[in-house]
Amino acid sequence: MDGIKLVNVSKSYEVKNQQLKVLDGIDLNISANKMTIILGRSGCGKTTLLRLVSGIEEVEKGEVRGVRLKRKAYVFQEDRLMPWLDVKRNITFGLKKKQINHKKIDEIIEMVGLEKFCSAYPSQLSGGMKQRVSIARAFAYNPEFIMMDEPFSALDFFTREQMQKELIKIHQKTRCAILFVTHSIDEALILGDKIVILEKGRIKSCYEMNEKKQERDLLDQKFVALKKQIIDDLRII
Ligand SMILES: Nc1ncnc2c1ncn2[C@@H]1O[C@H](COP(=O)(O)OP(=O)(O)OP(=O)(O)O)[C@@H](O)[C@H]1O
Repeated sequence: MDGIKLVNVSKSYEVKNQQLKVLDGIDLNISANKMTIILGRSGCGKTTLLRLVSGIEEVEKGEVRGVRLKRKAYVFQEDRLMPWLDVKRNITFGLKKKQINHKKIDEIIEMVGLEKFCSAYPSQLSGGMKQRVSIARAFAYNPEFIMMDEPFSALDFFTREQMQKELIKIHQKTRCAILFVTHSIDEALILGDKIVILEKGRIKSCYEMNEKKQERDLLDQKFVALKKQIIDDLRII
C-alpha cells in the first residue's frame, strides 16, 4: 500500500464571527505499515487533523493524497459500542454477512484477549475490555489505514500499558498504516515509528524511531534525553 500525504493542509473555524486558524500549512507523510503518532498539547489541532485525514471534515486549503480509496477504520477515545450487541456482534457490526471470516474474527478476539467474553454485553465489561472490543472491531474490517484518537486516555496506567503492548503485537501482524493521536509523551515513545509534534496548528518537530518496539526502555538514557527534547518542543515560550 502507498502511504498518505498531506500537502500544505490548513483549516480554520469561524467562532463568533472571527476566523480561528486551527491547522496551518501541514506537510506530512503517513507511511504505509507504520505507526505515525501525532503528539501535542490540548487544543493544538490533533483531532482536527484526524478529521481532515478521514474526510469527516473538509480541508480548507491544501490536499490529503492517497486516502480516498483505502479501507479505513476509526477508534475513538470512548468505545462507542452498541449496548444491545454482544462482543462478537459488536466486532462484526458494519461487516456484510459474506465479509465475515469467522476464523479471522476469532483470531482477532484472541489477540485482544477476549476469547472468554465473546457473548458478553458491553455493560458486563470493564473500560479496558470495551476499548479492546473497539480495537478488535477496527482490525476486523481488515483496514489498510486506522485512525486512533487518544484510544487509551481513559484507562489506568497498567491497563494502558497492556493495551499498548497488544496494539504493537496486532500491528506487527497486520502491518496497516496507523495514525495515532495522543498527548502522552511516553505513549508516543512506546508506540511510534514516527513522532510528529504539533504545536498551535503547525508541525514543530518530527522524530523517526528506529528502535525495536519490544526492546524500548523509557528509562534508558537515550529515551530520557529524547523525552526531555520533546518536552522542550512542547513548551510554549
Ligand atoms: N467544529 C469546530 N468549530 C469551532 N472550533 C473548533 C471546532 N472543532 C475544533 N475547534 C477548535 O479547534 C481547536 C483545536 O481543536 P482539536 O479538537 O483539534 O484539538 P486537540 O489537539 O485534539 O485537543 P484535545 O487534546 O484537547 O482533544 C480548539 O481551539 C477547538 O476549540
